[in-house]
Parts: sequence; structure tokens; C-alpha cells
Amino acid sequence: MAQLVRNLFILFLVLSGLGLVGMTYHLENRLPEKSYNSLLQDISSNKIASISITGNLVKIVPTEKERYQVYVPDAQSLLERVSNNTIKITVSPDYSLYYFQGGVVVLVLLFSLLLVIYISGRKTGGDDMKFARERLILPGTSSDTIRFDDVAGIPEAREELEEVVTFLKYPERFRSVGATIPRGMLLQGPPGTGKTLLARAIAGEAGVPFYRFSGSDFVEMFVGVGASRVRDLFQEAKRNAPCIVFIDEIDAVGTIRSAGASDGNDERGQTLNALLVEMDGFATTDSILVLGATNRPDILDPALRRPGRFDRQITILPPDVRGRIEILKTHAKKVTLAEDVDLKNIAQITSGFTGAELASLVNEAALLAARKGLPQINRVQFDQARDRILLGVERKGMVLTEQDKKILAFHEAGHAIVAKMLPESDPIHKITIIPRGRALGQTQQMPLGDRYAYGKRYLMNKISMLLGGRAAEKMVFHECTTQAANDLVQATEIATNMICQWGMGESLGPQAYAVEDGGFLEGGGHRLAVSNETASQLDQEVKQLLTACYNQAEAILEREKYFLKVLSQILLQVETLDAEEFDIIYRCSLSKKAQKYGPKQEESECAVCPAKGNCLHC
Ligand SMILES: Nc1ncnc2c1ncn2[C@@H]1O[C@H](COP(=O)(O)OP(=O)(O)OP(=O)(O)O)[C@@H](O)[C@H]1O
Ligand SMILES: [Zn+2]
Repeated sequence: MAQLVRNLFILFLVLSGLGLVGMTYHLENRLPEKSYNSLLQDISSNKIASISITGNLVKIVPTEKERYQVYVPDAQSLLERVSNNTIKITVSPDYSLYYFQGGVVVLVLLFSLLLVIYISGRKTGGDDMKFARERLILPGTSSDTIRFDDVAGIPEAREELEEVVTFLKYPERFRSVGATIPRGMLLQGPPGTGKTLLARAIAGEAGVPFYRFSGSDFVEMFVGVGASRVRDLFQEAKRNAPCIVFIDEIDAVGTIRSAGASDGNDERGQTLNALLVEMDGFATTDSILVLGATNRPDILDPALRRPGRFDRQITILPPDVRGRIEILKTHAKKVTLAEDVDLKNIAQITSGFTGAELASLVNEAALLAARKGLPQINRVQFDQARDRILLGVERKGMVLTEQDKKILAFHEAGHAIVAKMLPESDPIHKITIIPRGRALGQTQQMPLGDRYAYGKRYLMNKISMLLGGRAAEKMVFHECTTQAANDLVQATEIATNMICQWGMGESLGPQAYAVEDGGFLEGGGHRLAVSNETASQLDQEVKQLLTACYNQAEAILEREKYFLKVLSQILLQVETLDAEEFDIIYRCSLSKKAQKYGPKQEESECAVCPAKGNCLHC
């Protein structure tokens, strides 16, 4: 676009120059002007050798006097007058008028064209070079230069990228041995895992310019704009090489070109093509590294991954417990922690948190502390911040009726007891009947470590635990409430995956009936096509599994009726119990039960019971 405007401007200058030359020429050819009457006199006295008529202008060459010119009112009548004379006549068409009219037309066209280009240029962001330059971060100019030390907990990705830094810093080292470094790298992983951070760290470490884009920057209303932006971007990048071009959300331009439907005519397709062409085009010696980030690698066009393009892929997953400790440490540097805060412990209860979530956990806790006017952040604030991130803000204004609260207490106690009694499940971290976010109550478990493979036993126990709430309601109140809705969704999802994806069914054999979608975003899998018969068999299996788990939960609660009663009583009074308190109540109820029904126990733990001796049994 910019090129076109420049060319048109040059054309305009040339035309004006020509016009100027023409005008001077015209002026220089002027002869002394005389009146029409003196011409008529000369004609009648036969003193004229020749005349040339151009429109209304007549140039006269007299026989003896100087040449002169005359503007005549009517050239035709003059012609008739001199036609039977000996005067030589030349009539030439009046070009000057044509020149003039033509000139006006050209000028008008040119100006309207310039106007159109100017307006449409403004609409599409104006100068595309500016578009690229605006997204340029020069080394050392941004006050918060990111270094590798700011990126914690993802050592593998870091190692791989450190090599790239060496390349950007000392390109000759690689060139001298003829090594080629990948031109493009794809950082793929769920949102908030630090992809942008890593890309910036590479630029920070290497001390090279960094262009930052989002895929959506290239997708504009006007077809062709994206493609031209890509071209200009690479032109600009080459000028600043070595440098890094980072394209976040590359899926916005790089989605699979659906077969048949699109032949590259749409804006996205054109932009993608331009990107591919540019990446093929620059030499490996150009020292431009293109980094793309996406959390939907499954929908990326395979053409992007061909050699010479994004041929290296680095997957970044949410950190494991050690990674979480490291990330928490980097973010905790900026705040003041109280003595009772143990980052290891916080890392343990934040399984599945991404780097971004951990960063916001620390910040959220700091805000809570500041709101209370505390000089440091305590453990309590971290707990609150975690609940806030996981469950939403505490709904203080919500008042439950006594009956609702009672049902809720039994429901949560049901979850907790089933989990406690099943040997292979995660320990209880917290039980609460304070409504938060969309949930009324919560029973949180704490996985002891990150696990990537789960056995059938563990999964069944998990389902039993999820159904424990409903089983308790049914047992005590003989009816179910809506509180179990979310539990049912989760339980059904696990059971369905067990049967359809993980081959854990009884009768269907080791076969996959569903596949997981490739994305990192939530969404589970989708079922593969099967016969109607198999489909109903699958449904049958899922149902059987859920029923078996439900029965297991019910059996446990039936056996632990006493514990259930004690626990829900205490929950009603104190509303929230942590892991330690829960354990004390468990042992307390054991000893009470033993006192009541069996041989006497040594000592009751009622003295430390959170109900402070107020519950029915202490
Ligand atoms: N490994 C990490 N170490 C330290 N901080 C991290 C890490 N990962 C993420 N963060 C924090 O989370 C913030 C957001 O991370 P970033 O923008 O890099 O995520 P992303 O993967 O690019 O996410 P998205 O896919 O949403 O663009 C960072 O600014 C940083 O504060
Ligand atoms: Zn529940």
C-alpha cells in the first residue's frame, strides 16, 4: 500500500513538471498581439504571406512587417474571407483546449484516487511499516526486560531455547561449521504456561530486537491486508536482523485450510500463504527466528510444520510440584511472606495450576493481606486466594435456610467420609459449607503428587467419592437435592472415559470407542462411530459402573453412620474444617464409637476437637 502511494506521488510530480514545461513553451511562443481590425486591413491590402489558425488564435506572417497574432471572434468567417486569396493557410486543431480538458480530467482522477487510497489506508491501519515498527521492542528499551531467570519450573523448554540464544548472539559460530538453525519454533501449551514469557526471555538473553504480534493482528476486514502486513513485517525484520518475530495465537491465521472449501482466497488463507512464502524465502543466514505460540496445536495447518518453517515444536505443560515451587519462589521475591508460609506446601495444594495462575495466586494473597493492613502475607491469605481462584469469590450475602444448611452438611460429610474410607484416594484437604462461586459447599482433596496415569481402582474410588454426597442425602433425608448436579456431571465424565477411552469396561474388550481431542483446552473426547448395538452396550457399561460406585459409597456411609452424624454436626457449627481437624474428628468418633459399642479406648481426643466439646458426642 505504501509503495503504491509513493509511486502515484512520483507520477503526479512528473505530470506537473511536464505541464510546467508546456506552459513555458506556450508563453515563449507568444507573438505581439494586434486587433482583429488590423488583420482585416492587412488582408484587404494583400500584405500577408501566410496564416495559421488554431482555434480562435491566428498567427500571421506578413510579407514585410513583423509576425503577430490575433484572437478572432469567429475563425470560420475569417477562413471564408481569405479562401480566395493567395494567402497560405494552415488550420490545426485546437490542442490547447484538449490539453487543458485532459489535464483537468487526469488531475481530478488522480486526486480522487489519492483520497481513496488515503482513506482506505487509514481504515486498515495506515502505513504497514509503522504497523511492524509499533510492535517492535528493542533490547534494553523496555524497563522490564525478561531473562531466563524469570522463567521458572520448565527446565526442558528452557534448555532447548538456550541453544537458540547462542545462535542469535554468535551466528558466525554456527555458520562456520555449516550448521543451520531452525527458522521457526512452535511453543504449544495451555494458556498461561509461560509461552510469551519464554519468547521474551530469548530476546532478553540474546539482546536482540523483538517483534510481538498476535495472530489476530493479521486478520483484518480487508482481504489482502494481512498478507501485505506479513510481507512488510519480514522486510522490516530483515533490516533489524538478528531479531525475533513472535506471533502469539498463531492459530488465528494458521488454522487448517478446510479441504475444498477454501483455495486460499479468503483473508486467513492469504495471510497464511504469505507467512509460508516469507518463511521459505529468508535465508537461514538472515538470523531471524520466528516463534509461534498456540494452545490449539490440533487445528494448525500441517503446512506450518514442514521443514524450514516451524519445524521444531516445544510443548509446555502446566508445571509439576517442583516446577510450582520454583515458580512460586520467583513470584514470591516481589512480596513479603510471613513465617508460617511454606511454599512447598502451597505448591502441593495447587496441582494443575499454570504459571499464570500461580502468579495471580501470589498477587491475590498480597492484595488480601494489604486489604487487612498486614505487613506480611500469611498462610491464611494464600488459602483464601487459592479458593478464590478455584471457586470464585465467597458469597457472603447468601443466606441458607437451616434445613438447606443441614442437607449441605450431610452432603459434604458424605463426600469426605467416602474419600477417607477408601484406601486409594487422595486425602481430604478441606471441607466447607460456605457457598463460593457456583458451589454451595466443597470437599477438597489434595493429591499427594502429580499423577499422569490412574488405575481403575483409583478412578472408581473417585466416582464413589463424588457420589458420596448424594448417597448421604438419600440415606438421611430419603430424597435427593439439586446439590449433587455437578458431582453427577463429573462422575459421569470419568465413567464414560473409563469405558470408552481407557478400555476399563467388563464386556467390550480392549478397544477405543472415543478419542481425546488434541487441544489442551478442556473438552474431553468425542465418540467414534459404532454400531447401535455397541452404542447401547457402552451406555449399559457406563451405567453399571456408576451404579457399582454408588453402591460402594452407600455401603460405606451405612457402615459409618455414626461418623457421618458427628461430622455433619460439627460442620454445621464451624462451617469449615481443614485436614488436621477432620482427622481429629475421625479419631474422636472412632474412640467414642468404641466406648459406646466396644472395649474402652485409652483417651478421647475431644479436648482438641474443633467443636470444643459442644457437639453431641464430645
Ligand atoms: N514458568 C513461569 N515462570 C514464572 N512465571 C510464569 C511462568 N509461566 C507463567 N508465568 C506468569 O504468568 C504470566 C502469563 O504467562 P504468559 O503470558 O507467558 O503465558 P502464555 O502461555 O503466553 O499464555 P497465553 O497462551 O494465554 O498467551 C507471566 O507474565 C508470568 O507472570
Ligand atoms: Zn457434592
